[in-house]
Amino acid sequence: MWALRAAIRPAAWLSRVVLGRRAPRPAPPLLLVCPERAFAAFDPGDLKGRGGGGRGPPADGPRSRTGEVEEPEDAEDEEEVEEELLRRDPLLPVGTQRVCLVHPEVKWGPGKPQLTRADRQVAEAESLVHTLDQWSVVERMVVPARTPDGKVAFGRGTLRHLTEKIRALPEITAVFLNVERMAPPTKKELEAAWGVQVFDRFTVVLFIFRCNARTKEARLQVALAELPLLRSHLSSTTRLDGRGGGSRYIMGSGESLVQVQRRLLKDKELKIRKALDRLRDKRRLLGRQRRRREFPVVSVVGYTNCGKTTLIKALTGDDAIRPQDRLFATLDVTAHVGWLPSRVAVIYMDTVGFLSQLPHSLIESFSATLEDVAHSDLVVHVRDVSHPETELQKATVLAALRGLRLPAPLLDSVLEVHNKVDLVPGYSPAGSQAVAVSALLGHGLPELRARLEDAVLRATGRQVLTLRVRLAGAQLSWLHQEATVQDVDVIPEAGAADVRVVISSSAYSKFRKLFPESASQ
Ligand SMILES: Nc1nc2c(ncn2[C@@H]2O[C@H](COP(=O)(O)OP(=O)(O)OP(=O)(O)O)[C@@H](O)[C@H]2O)c(=O)[nH]1
Ligand SMILES: [Mg+2]
Repeated sequence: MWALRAAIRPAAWLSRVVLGRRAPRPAPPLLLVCPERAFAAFDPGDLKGRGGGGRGPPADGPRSRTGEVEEPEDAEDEEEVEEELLRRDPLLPVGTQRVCLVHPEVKWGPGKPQLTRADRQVAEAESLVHTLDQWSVVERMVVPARTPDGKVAFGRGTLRHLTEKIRALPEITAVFLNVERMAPPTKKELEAAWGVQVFDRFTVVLFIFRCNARTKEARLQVALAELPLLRSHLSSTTRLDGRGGGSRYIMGSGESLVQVQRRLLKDKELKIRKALDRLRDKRRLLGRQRRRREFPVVSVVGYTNCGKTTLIKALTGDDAIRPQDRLFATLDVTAHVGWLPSRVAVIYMDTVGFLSQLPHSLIESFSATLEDVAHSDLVVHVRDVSHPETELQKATVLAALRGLRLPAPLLDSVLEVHNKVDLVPGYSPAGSQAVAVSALLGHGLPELRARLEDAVLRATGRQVLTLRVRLAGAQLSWLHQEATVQDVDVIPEAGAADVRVVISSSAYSKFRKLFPESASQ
């Protein structure tokens, strides 16, 4: 963060717009469930309001030191409500977990997955498990299945065989069934048969999100995404204990226990949505300020772990950014300042990575965070071309981008960056407009910067012009203020200078109105 601040010190107004925000508070309850991550997220820098963790300032929760975003008077009360909403019990068991990974393989029919193979899906599921502290995969099983969902995935014979195998593994503590979502009765049934807890992709991804979410907005989004799980848990325990929840009334209330619990969850949902709306209003305001200042915004998107954060680090030279070899390392949209070769300042937005078969409600609760992408000037799609499933990853990202309803010109102008080429000797992007880079080793960055500049100038209607200005007048200082001055060539005998600037069309028409005597060269 210090590097970022140093880099932008000459333009203090820029740093205020990008950095101005309230420092996120550390979340005490997280310590209960994912201690190392929670500790890592607790950056003492946060307490000093520096933006913390070296991952750049989150785009939410702004309190601009320019005073442009006003805090409501009852902000303290709102904060307390928000913290209260984030206090919760562990979702997954704490401590060491030895997991048996069961992957249902659909070999034919409409449920057969495209562009992938069972062994690769197993590898991805395994990386999800390894993302969790103290979790390891000790057994892997690929089992023929009829449907890819979690209702009745297996035939009777297969299930019996599977149960025998799992029962014969006393060392395992949990089973990860690699389906998007398990129906609650299925979960209960399998847990009873196998004698250990059984998790689906939704629960595991949610837990990773919970461990990695740092800003209040991300944490509230996770809390919102957790509600369906809590609801289904409520209905399945009720059904299993045979009471149906209908006959036990809370004294005098006329409501059964389950009805009360459902109502409380509904209340909680409303409160979370309200708190999120408040935070988003602030974020939108900050976005409007950025746009008003006319900083080009470049959103960097891509599959999780493809190298988005590493690329932003390379482009901005911000040493405080710390990419990690972990899925969903970035969960908050963060803004970082960089400079194009023409010296135009741009804001790079680091975003949440995508994942195939990402549970729908999870995408929904995070889609608002990605609103910033729709408001950017350019989208950079980073791809890990060393990954065996790079094509599937690309398809997943493009589908997700379409889901975000980006404006057509933005979708059409997406700049594809092929990253990690150092791992693919002799790589060159076949017949596409993509730029090949190694963000880690810095290969291909000059070409990428040139392409970025070209695309940003085009997308924002900026042009490079050489203007003749009188040295005695106010033109030069006006240009320094309103445009990006690249070069000043003084002509003493004429009392003038030729100034090369990058200027937006609106600024240029203002300039011509104010200084009609100045000429374009
Ligand atoms: N070999 C190689 N590794 C890279 C390159 N770029 C990134 N990586 C590594 O890939 C891993 C993930 O990088 P990140 O930048 O955190 O990826 P991300 O897309 O931001 O990941 P999430 O935030 O989790 O979605 C890290 O271990 C990086 O060091 C590259 O060009 N070459
Ligand atoms: Mg990242």
